[in-house]
Amino acid sequence: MQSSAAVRARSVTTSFGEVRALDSVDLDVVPGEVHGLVGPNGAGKTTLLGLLLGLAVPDEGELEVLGTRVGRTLAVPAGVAGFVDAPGLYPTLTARQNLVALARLRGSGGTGSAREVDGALEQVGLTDVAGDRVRGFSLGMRQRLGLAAALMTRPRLLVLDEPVNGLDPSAKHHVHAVLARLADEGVAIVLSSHRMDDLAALCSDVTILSTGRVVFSGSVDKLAVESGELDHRVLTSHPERARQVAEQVPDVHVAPAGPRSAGDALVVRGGVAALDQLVVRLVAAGVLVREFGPVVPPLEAAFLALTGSSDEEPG
Ligand SMILES: Nc1ncnc2c1ncn2[C@@H]1O[C@H](COP(=O)(O)OP(=O)(O)OP(=O)(O)O)[C@@H](O)[C@H]1O
Repeated sequence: MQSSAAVRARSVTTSFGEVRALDSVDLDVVPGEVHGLVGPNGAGKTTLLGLLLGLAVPDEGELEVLGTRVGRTLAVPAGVAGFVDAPGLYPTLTARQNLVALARLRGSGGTGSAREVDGALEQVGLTDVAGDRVRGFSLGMRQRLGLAAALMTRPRLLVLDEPVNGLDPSAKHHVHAVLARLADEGVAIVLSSHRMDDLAALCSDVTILSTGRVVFSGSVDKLAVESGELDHRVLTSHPERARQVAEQVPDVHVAPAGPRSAGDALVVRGGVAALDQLVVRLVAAGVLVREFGPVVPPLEAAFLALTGSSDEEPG
Protein backbone atom coordinates (compact mmCIF):
# COMPACT_ATOMS: atom_id res chain seq x y z
CA MET A 1 0.00 0.00 0.00
CA GLN A 2 1.86 3.11 -1.20
CA SER A 3 0.08 6.02 -2.83
CA SER A 4 0.11 9.77 -3.40
CA ALA A 5 -2.82 10.14 -1.01
CA ALA A 6 -2.48 12.41 2.01
CA VAL A 7 -4.36 9.85 4.08
CA ARG A 8 -5.27 6.30 3.24
CA ALA A 9 -6.79 4.18 5.98
CA ARG A 10 -8.05 0.65 5.53
CA SER A 11 -9.99 -1.29 8.17
CA VAL A 12 -8.48 0.78 10.96
CA THR A 13 -9.65 -0.44 14.35
CA THR A 14 -8.82 1.03 17.75
CA SER A 15 -10.25 -0.09 21.08
CA PHE A 16 -10.08 1.23 24.61
CA GLY A 17 -10.81 -1.82 26.72
CA GLU A 18 -14.26 -3.01 25.69
CA VAL A 19 -14.99 0.17 23.70
CA ARG A 20 -14.36 0.04 19.95
CA ALA A 21 -13.61 3.70 19.33
CA LEU A 22 -12.90 2.96 15.63
CA ASP A 23 -14.31 -0.12 13.96
CA SER A 24 -12.88 -1.03 10.55
CA VAL A 25 -12.62 2.55 9.33
CA ASP A 26 -11.61 3.44 5.76
CA LEU A 27 -10.60 7.01 4.94
CA ASP A 28 -9.16 8.59 1.79
CA VAL A 29 -7.96 12.18 1.63
CA VAL A 30 -6.04 13.63 -1.31
CA PRO A 31 -3.76 16.70 -1.36
CA GLY A 32 -5.77 19.93 -1.57
CA GLU A 33 -8.89 18.34 -0.11
CA VAL A 34 -10.66 19.67 2.98
CA HIS A 35 -12.21 16.59 4.55
CA GLY A 36 -14.65 16.90 7.45
CA LEU A 37 -15.21 14.33 10.18
CA VAL A 38 -18.56 14.53 11.85
CA GLY A 39 -20.47 12.33 14.24
CA PRO A 40 -22.31 12.32 17.53
CA ASN A 41 -20.39 12.52 20.82
CA GLY A 42 -18.17 9.48 21.25
CA ALA A 43 -18.31 8.56 17.55
CA GLY A 44 -14.52 8.27 17.28
CA LYS A 45 -13.58 11.57 15.60
CA THR A 46 -10.89 12.56 18.11
CA THR A 47 -9.47 9.04 18.15
CA LEU A 48 -9.11 9.10 14.35
CA LEU A 49 -7.52 12.56 14.35
CA GLY A 50 -5.13 11.34 17.05
CA LEU A 51 -4.00 8.48 14.80
CA LEU A 52 -3.27 10.92 11.97
CA LEU A 53 -1.19 13.04 14.35
CA GLY A 54 0.77 10.02 15.56
CA LEU A 55 -0.58 10.28 19.11
CA ALA A 56 -1.69 6.65 18.98
CA VAL A 57 -1.37 3.71 16.61
CA PRO A 58 -4.22 1.54 15.35
CA ASP A 59 -4.75 -1.89 16.91
CA GLU A 60 -5.63 -3.32 13.50
CA GLY A 61 -5.74 -2.20 9.90
CA GLU A 62 -3.44 -0.14 7.70
CA LEU A 63 -2.82 3.58 7.91
CA GLU A 64 -0.73 5.55 5.46
CA VAL A 65 -0.07 9.25 6.02
CA LEU A 66 1.61 11.34 3.30
CA GLY A 67 2.78 8.23 1.55
CA THR A 68 4.35 6.61 4.60
CA ARG A 69 2.93 3.67 6.46
CA VAL A 70 2.31 4.60 10.09
CA GLY A 71 4.34 2.18 12.18
CA ARG A 72 3.88 0.76 15.62
CA THR A 73 5.71 3.55 17.45
CA LEU A 74 4.25 6.92 18.40
CA ALA A 75 5.62 9.82 16.34
CA VAL A 76 4.15 12.78 14.48
CA PRO A 77 4.47 11.81 10.82
CA ALA A 78 6.72 14.21 8.87
CA GLY A 79 4.71 16.98 7.20
CA VAL A 80 1.74 16.65 9.58
CA ALA A 81 0.66 19.35 12.02
CA GLY A 82 -2.41 20.13 14.08
CA PHE A 83 -4.00 19.37 17.40
CA VAL A 84 -6.77 17.41 19.06
CA ASP A 85 -9.01 18.54 21.92
CA ALA A 86 -7.19 21.88 22.33
CA PRO A 87 -3.80 23.18 21.27
CA GLY A 88 -1.03 22.76 23.87
CA LEU A 89 -0.04 26.32 24.80
CA TYR A 90 1.85 28.03 27.62
CA PRO A 91 -0.63 30.23 29.48
CA THR A 92 1.97 32.48 31.11
CA LEU A 93 3.66 33.34 27.80
CA THR A 94 2.36 35.79 25.23
CA ALA A 95 0.99 34.64 21.88
CA ARG A 96 4.26 35.60 20.19
CA GLN A 97 6.41 33.90 22.85
CA ASN A 98 4.30 30.75 22.51
CA LEU A 99 5.00 30.52 18.80
CA VAL A 100 8.74 31.09 19.29
CA ALA A 101 8.87 28.46 22.05
CA LEU A 102 6.88 25.91 20.07
CA ALA A 103 9.07 26.40 16.99
CA ARG A 104 12.24 25.89 19.06
CA LEU A 105 10.78 22.82 20.78
CA ARG A 106 10.01 21.26 17.44
CA GLY A 107 13.58 21.79 16.36
CA SER A 108 12.80 21.09 12.72
CA GLY A 109 11.00 23.15 10.12
CA GLY A 110 10.60 26.80 11.09
CA THR A 111 13.07 28.58 13.32
CA GLY A 112 10.63 30.85 15.08
CA SER A 113 12.11 33.99 13.54
CA ALA A 114 10.22 37.25 14.16
CA ARG A 115 9.15 37.32 10.52
CA GLU A 116 7.79 33.80 10.60
CA VAL A 117 5.96 34.36 13.89
CA ASP A 118 4.43 37.65 12.81
CA GLY A 119 3.36 36.13 9.50
CA ALA A 120 1.60 33.25 11.26
CA LEU A 121 -0.11 35.60 13.74
CA GLU A 122 -1.29 37.80 10.90
CA GLN A 123 -2.69 34.84 8.98
CA VAL A 124 -4.96 33.90 11.87
CA GLY A 125 -5.84 37.50 12.77
CA LEU A 126 -4.05 37.68 16.12
CA THR A 127 -1.58 40.48 15.35
CA ASP A 128 -3.32 42.90 17.72
CA VAL A 129 -2.97 40.56 20.71
CA ALA A 130 0.50 39.19 19.86
CA GLY A 131 1.96 40.67 23.09
CA ASP A 132 -0.86 39.49 25.39
CA ARG A 133 -0.54 36.52 27.70
CA VAL A 134 -2.41 33.45 26.51
CA ARG A 135 -3.88 33.02 30.01
CA GLY A 136 -6.44 35.71 29.15
CA PHE A 137 -7.31 34.30 25.72
CA SER A 138 -10.78 33.07 24.85
CA LEU A 139 -11.31 29.55 23.48
CA GLY A 140 -11.53 30.96 19.95
CA MET A 141 -8.25 32.89 20.32
CA ARG A 142 -6.49 29.74 21.61
CA GLN A 143 -7.83 27.78 18.66
CA ARG A 144 -6.45 30.37 16.28
CA LEU A 145 -3.07 30.45 18.04
CA GLY A 146 -2.94 26.66 17.77
CA LEU A 147 -3.62 27.00 14.06
CA ALA A 148 -0.82 29.59 13.76
CA ALA A 149 1.60 27.18 15.47
CA ALA A 150 0.61 24.46 13.03
CA LEU A 151 0.99 26.77 10.03
CA MET A 152 4.56 27.60 11.03
CA THR A 153 5.60 24.02 10.31
CA ARG A 154 4.36 24.41 6.71
CA PRO A 155 2.40 21.16 6.89
CA ARG A 156 1.26 19.05 3.96
CA LEU A 157 -1.46 17.56 6.14
CA LEU A 158 -3.24 19.72 8.68
CA VAL A 159 -5.32 17.95 11.34
CA LEU A 160 -7.70 20.10 13.36
CA ASP A 161 -10.21 19.24 16.07
CA GLU A 162 -13.17 21.64 16.01
CA PRO A 163 -11.07 24.51 14.58
CA VAL A 164 -13.95 26.99 14.45
CA ASN A 165 -15.47 26.02 17.79
CA GLY A 166 -15.89 29.14 19.92
CA LEU A 167 -15.15 31.57 17.11
CA ASP A 168 -17.34 34.59 16.45
CA PRO A 169 -18.63 34.97 12.87
CA SER A 170 -15.82 37.29 11.81
CA ALA A 171 -13.07 35.06 13.25
CA LYS A 172 -14.75 32.02 11.72
CA HIS A 173 -14.74 33.72 8.34
CA HIS A 174 -11.05 34.47 8.80
CA VAL A 175 -10.19 30.85 9.60
CA HIS A 176 -12.33 29.60 6.70
CA ALA A 177 -10.34 31.85 4.36
CA VAL A 178 -6.98 30.61 5.75
CA LEU A 179 -8.00 26.97 5.34
CA ALA A 180 -9.36 27.53 1.84
CA ARG A 181 -6.09 29.18 0.79
CA LEU A 182 -4.02 26.33 2.23
CA ALA A 183 -6.16 23.81 0.37
CA ASP A 184 -5.65 25.81 -2.84
CA GLU A 185 -1.92 25.49 -2.24
CA GLY A 186 -2.30 21.70 -2.07
CA VAL A 187 -2.39 21.16 1.70
CA ALA A 188 -4.73 18.35 2.74
CA ILE A 189 -6.89 19.26 5.73
CA VAL A 190 -8.81 16.88 7.97
CA LEU A 191 -11.00 18.57 10.54
CA SER A 192 -13.78 17.64 12.88
CA SER A 193 -16.88 19.62 13.66
CA HIS A 194 -20.25 19.11 15.27
CA ARG A 195 -21.85 21.63 12.94
CA MET A 196 -23.01 20.59 9.51
CA ASP A 197 -23.19 24.20 8.33
CA ASP A 198 -19.50 24.74 9.15
CA LEU A 199 -18.58 21.52 7.37
CA ALA A 200 -20.63 22.48 4.34
CA ALA A 201 -18.89 25.86 4.19
CA LEU A 202 -15.40 24.40 4.56
CA CYS A 203 -15.30 20.88 3.22
CA SER A 204 -15.61 19.25 -0.17
CA ASP A 205 -15.89 15.80 1.39
CA VAL A 206 -17.15 14.42 4.68
CA THR A 207 -16.96 11.21 6.61
CA ILE A 208 -19.71 10.55 9.11
CA LEU A 209 -18.83 8.30 12.03
CA SER A 210 -21.31 6.70 14.36
CA THR A 211 -20.09 4.57 17.29
CA GLY A 212 -16.77 4.02 15.57
CA ARG A 213 -18.11 3.01 12.15
CA VAL A 214 -18.19 4.97 8.90
CA VAL A 215 -21.85 5.47 7.94
CA PHE A 216 -21.11 7.83 5.05
CA SER A 217 -18.03 8.99 3.18
CA GLY A 218 -18.16 11.11 0.08
CA SER A 219 -18.82 14.56 -1.29
CA VAL A 220 -21.00 17.08 0.52
CA ASP A 221 -23.27 17.19 -2.54
CA LYS A 222 -23.78 13.43 -2.39
CA LEU A 223 -24.58 13.67 1.31
CA ALA A 224 -27.35 16.21 0.70
CA VAL A 225 -29.05 13.70 -1.60
CA GLU A 226 -28.99 11.10 1.21
CA SER A 227 -31.48 13.16 3.17
CA GLY A 228 -34.38 11.78 1.09
CA GLU A 229 -37.77 13.44 1.37
CA LEU A 230 -37.75 16.32 3.82
CA ASP A 231 -40.39 18.30 5.63
CA HIS A 232 -40.75 21.72 4.04
CA ARG A 233 -42.21 24.84 5.62
CA VAL A 234 -44.46 26.82 3.30
CA LEU A 235 -45.45 30.35 4.17
CA THR A 236 -48.18 31.87 1.99
CA SER A 237 -50.55 34.81 1.70
CA HIS A 238 -53.62 32.61 2.36
CA PRO A 239 -52.81 29.79 4.84
CA GLU A 240 -56.25 28.13 4.88
CA ARG A 241 -56.60 28.14 1.11
CA ALA A 242 -53.00 26.86 0.81
CA ARG A 243 -53.82 23.89 3.06
CA GLN A 244 -56.87 23.00 0.95
CA VAL A 245 -54.80 23.18 -2.24
CA ALA A 246 -51.92 21.15 -0.77
CA GLU A 247 -54.27 18.39 0.38
CA GLN A 248 -55.36 17.91 -3.24
CA VAL A 249 -51.83 17.49 -4.68
CA PRO A 250 -50.94 13.81 -5.26
CA ASP A 251 -47.95 12.53 -3.26
CA VAL A 252 -47.80 15.58 -1.00
CA HIS A 253 -48.27 14.76 2.67
CA VAL A 254 -49.55 17.71 4.71
CA ALA A 255 -48.74 17.69 8.43
CA PRO A 256 -51.66 18.45 10.73
CA ALA A 257 -51.75 22.01 12.08
CA GLY A 258 -49.58 22.14 15.19
CA PRO A 259 -46.52 23.73 16.75
CA ARG A 260 -44.29 22.98 13.75
CA SER A 261 -46.64 24.87 11.45
CA ALA A 262 -46.70 27.91 13.74
CA GLY A 263 -47.04 31.34 12.16
CA ASP A 264 -49.60 30.15 9.61
CA ALA A 265 -47.00 28.04 7.82
CA LEU A 266 -47.86 24.66 6.34
CA VAL A 267 -45.49 21.73 6.81
CA VAL A 268 -45.47 19.42 3.78
CA ARG A 269 -43.42 16.44 2.64
CA GLY A 270 -43.01 14.93 -0.79
CA GLY A 271 -40.64 14.28 -3.68
CA VAL A 272 -39.24 17.12 -5.76
CA ALA A 273 -41.85 16.67 -8.54
CA ALA A 274 -44.74 16.66 -6.06
CA LEU A 275 -43.46 19.80 -4.31
CA ASP A 276 -42.96 21.54 -7.67
CA GLN A 277 -46.55 20.67 -8.49
CA LEU A 278 -47.69 22.13 -5.17
CA VAL A 279 -46.10 25.51 -5.97
CA VAL A 280 -47.66 25.53 -9.44
CA ARG A 281 -51.11 24.81 -8.00
CA LEU A 282 -50.78 27.36 -5.19
CA VAL A 283 -49.90 30.11 -7.65
CA ALA A 284 -52.72 29.02 -10.02
CA ALA A 285 -55.12 29.30 -7.08
CA GLY A 286 -54.01 32.88 -6.42
CA VAL A 287 -52.03 31.96 -3.27
CA LEU A 288 -48.74 33.85 -3.02
CA VAL A 289 -45.77 31.75 -1.86
CA ARG A 290 -43.57 33.84 0.47
CA GLU A 291 -41.24 31.17 1.83
CA PHE A 292 -40.58 27.55 0.86
CA GLY A 293 -37.71 25.66 2.43
CA PRO A 294 -36.71 22.55 4.37
CA VAL A 295 -37.52 22.61 8.09
CA VAL A 296 -34.16 20.97 8.79
CA PRO A 297 -31.34 21.74 6.29
CA PRO A 298 -30.62 18.75 3.98
CA LEU A 299 -27.11 18.05 5.32
CA GLU A 300 -28.31 18.04 8.89
CA ALA A 301 -31.25 15.84 7.97
CA ALA A 302 -28.90 13.37 6.25
CA PHE A 303 -26.65 13.38 9.30
CA LEU A 304 -29.58 12.70 11.63
CA ALA A 305 -30.91 9.93 9.40
CA LEU A 306 -27.52 8.23 8.96
CA THR A 307 -26.51 8.39 12.61
CA GLY A 308 -29.95 7.46 13.91
CA SER A 309 -29.92 10.59 16.08
CA SER A 310 -33.30 11.79 14.83
CA ASP A 311 -36.09 11.38 17.36
CA GLU A 312 -38.49 13.43 15.30
CA GLU A 313 -41.64 11.72 14.05
CA PRO A 314 -42.08 12.04 10.30
CA GLY A 315 -44.46 14.85 9.43
N1 LIG B 1 -8.32 7.40 26.36
C1 LIG B 1 -9.49 6.76 26.35
N2 LIG B 1 -9.78 5.82 27.26
C2 LIG B 1 -10.95 5.15 27.25
N3 LIG B 1 -11.94 5.38 26.34
C3 LIG B 1 -11.71 6.31 25.42
C4 LIG B 1 -10.49 7.06 25.37
N4 LIG B 1 -10.55 7.92 24.33
C5 LIG B 1 -11.75 7.73 23.76
N5 LIG B 1 -12.44 6.78 24.41
C6 LIG B 1 -13.78 6.26 24.04
O1 LIG B 1 -13.76 6.00 22.65
C7 LIG B 1 -14.97 6.43 22.04
C8 LIG B 1 -14.66 7.46 20.97
O2 LIG B 1 -14.20 8.65 21.60
P1 LIG B 1 -13.75 9.95 20.78
O3 LIG B 1 -13.24 10.94 21.79
O4 LIG B 1 -12.83 9.55 19.70
O5 LIG B 1 -15.13 10.43 20.15
P2 LIG B 1 -15.51 11.85 19.50
O6 LIG B 1 -16.29 11.53 18.28
O7 LIG B 1 -14.29 12.70 19.34
O8 LIG B 1 -16.47 12.45 20.61
P3 LIG B 1 -16.78 14.00 21.00
O9 LIG B 1 -17.61 14.56 19.90
O10 LIG B 1 -17.55 13.85 22.27
O11 LIG B 1 -15.45 14.69 21.18
C9 LIG B 1 -15.85 6.94 23.18
O12 LIG B 1 -16.69 5.90 23.58
C10 LIG B 1 -14.86 7.32 24.24
O13 LIG B 1 -15.46 7.20 25.52
